[in-house]
Amino acid sequence: MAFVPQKGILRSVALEEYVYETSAYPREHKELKNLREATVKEYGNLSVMSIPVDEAQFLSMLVKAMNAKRTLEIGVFTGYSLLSTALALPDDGLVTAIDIDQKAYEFGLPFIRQAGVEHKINFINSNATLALTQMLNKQDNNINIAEFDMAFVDADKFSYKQYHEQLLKLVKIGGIIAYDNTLWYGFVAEEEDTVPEHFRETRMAILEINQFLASDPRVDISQVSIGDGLTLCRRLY
Ligand SMILES: C[S@@+](CC[C@H](N)C(=O)[O-])C[C@H]1O[C@@H](n2cnc3c(N)ncnc32)[C@H](O)[C@@H]1O
Repeated sequence: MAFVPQKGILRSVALEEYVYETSAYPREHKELKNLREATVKEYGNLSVMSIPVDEAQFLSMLVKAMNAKRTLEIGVFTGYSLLSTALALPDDGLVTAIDIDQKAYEFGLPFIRQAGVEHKINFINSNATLALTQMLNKQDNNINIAEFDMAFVDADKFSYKQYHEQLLKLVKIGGIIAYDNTLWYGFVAEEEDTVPEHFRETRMAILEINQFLASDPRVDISQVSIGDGLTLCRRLY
């Protein structure tokens, strides 16, 4: 039987439901709920790409606790994590969000507008490596010193290492870079031959980036077992 990804894979589904029902759903913003439900309706199984409600609340808490004003998001899809971040930012805050998929972003835009936070979003429709390179070039020319308090990375896992090198120049010292899906449905801890074939290549990329981040002296690191696994890196220098 084909493996169908589901949110509750790292915890038991019953425990995940308990968390959702007790603390996550009751505090979910109305437009996040509407966006989540519309995404499931439109995208079916692919809607699993959105981060789950408890992870969005965790990121929102992080943004608020850090007093973040400028954040970066790589991998937007229909905008669940983006809307959650925009709601958490102060009114003069800005999240720069990058995705190659303009259509998915536009699908979520009415919910962002309804929530009244579109002015806090700068969406860039581009390949992320290219967009980050352009930001770094501007930085080099001193035209615009891009300084982000935080970055959330939730795009192609094969580029995480490249993003990490770029983000270490774009995120402030003391700022946080958060990488999503770093436990890959729990498969990082499984033997290769027990992993469904279509998950193996990405699993290898994630194993590699996890090793790399764990030994990177430029960052503090904390692995969080939420959603599909979230690795927090705090830039040290
Ligand atoms: C897992 S989804 C993001 C989910 C989103 N964070 C949320 O909570 O709804 C991954 C997204 O990364 C985008 N993506 C994949 N490769 C990319 C790349 N090289 N540059 C920019 N975006 C990319 C895809 O188009 C997709 O929308």
